[in-house]
Amino acid sequence: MGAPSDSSRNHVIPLDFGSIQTVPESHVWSESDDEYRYPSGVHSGTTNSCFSVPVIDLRDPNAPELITEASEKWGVFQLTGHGIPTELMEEVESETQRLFSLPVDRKLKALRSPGGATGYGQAMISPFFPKHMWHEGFTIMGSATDHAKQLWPHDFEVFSETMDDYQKQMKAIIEQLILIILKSLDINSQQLNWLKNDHYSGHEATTPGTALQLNYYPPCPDPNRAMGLAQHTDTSLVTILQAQTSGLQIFRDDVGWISVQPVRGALTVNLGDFLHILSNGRFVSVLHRVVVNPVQRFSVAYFYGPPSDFIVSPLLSRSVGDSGEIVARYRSVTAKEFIDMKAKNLKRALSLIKT
Ligand SMILES: O=C(O)CCC(=O)C(=O)O
Ligand SMILES: [Fe+2]
Repeated sequence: MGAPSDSSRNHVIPLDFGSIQTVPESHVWSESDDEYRYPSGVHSGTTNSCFSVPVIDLRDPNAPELITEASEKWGVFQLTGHGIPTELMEEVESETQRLFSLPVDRKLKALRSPGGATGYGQAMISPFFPKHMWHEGFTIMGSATDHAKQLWPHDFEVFSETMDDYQKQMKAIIEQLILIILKSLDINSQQLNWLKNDHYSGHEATTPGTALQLNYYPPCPDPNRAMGLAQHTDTSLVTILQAQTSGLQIFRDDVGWISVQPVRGALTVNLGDFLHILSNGRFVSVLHRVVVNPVQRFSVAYFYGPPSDFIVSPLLSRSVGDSGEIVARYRSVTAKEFIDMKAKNLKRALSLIKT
């Protein structure tokens, strides 16, 4: 993958999708872009429809085993029985739609600054790819109130309360999932003492890194030539995604691209790079992308990672080889160091910390 050019690095503003009838050259992903479209060594974009991502009911007594199995084999599963009220999920979706339906000049009031992390803009991974994506994004870290005031100065409460409530609920469910996953690794949750710490001081050392990412994929006149969100893994421990429309695809080395078909009321749980490192490679950090449709699509992703100065390294109780030796596949890095590596190197970041 070539180095991103400075001009694309600074390019934050999405295309005004509402005003165009055809896919402009800047957004056409052709065969010459295949090295960016497919994982190395795979030259087919076809999806395999014989496989589907596991669906797990959190109320199932076997849920912990099923989650562990899915984490090892897939790095992704769909979760039902999670207890998030349907009304809240619907409200988050409709507030997301309301945001992206705003006129361009209003969305630009909350534009992400070049090098910034939050607000309205193109996908953060855009600079690593030669073509632009068929996508608008909005990133929220912490409370949504400031951004809501930029967008709706006199009417910000519904958006901010909905997003804040959703983030609280996502955090609780992710912490529950992480505890289940750590148990399967025989990891004492004391090793991650910031987890389930109800007395956050607000200090970075004890506060998990979280973000809420709202995504909009406008209706596309020529979906086969455009890319919604290019392939990537998430820089998180766990990501929870909600979307009512198909488009998300995940990659399995032994199968290829597999579409994630929306299951009513389910949340999609993706494992990210940090859990892959902590588990010494046992859990898959799932490669995924979004293809576009003739119809519009919205998604909401909640990312959960360790505090920025937490030292991420393989937790080794299960990394003992047959002859008893311990082989750590990754060296230690702080969460912040890894996030910076990912921002500079994207898919090469994991290989940079391989032992
Ligand atoms: O839109 C989706 O389904 C996936 C979004 C995603 O992968 C992300 O925001 O990192
Ligand atoms: Fe993602």
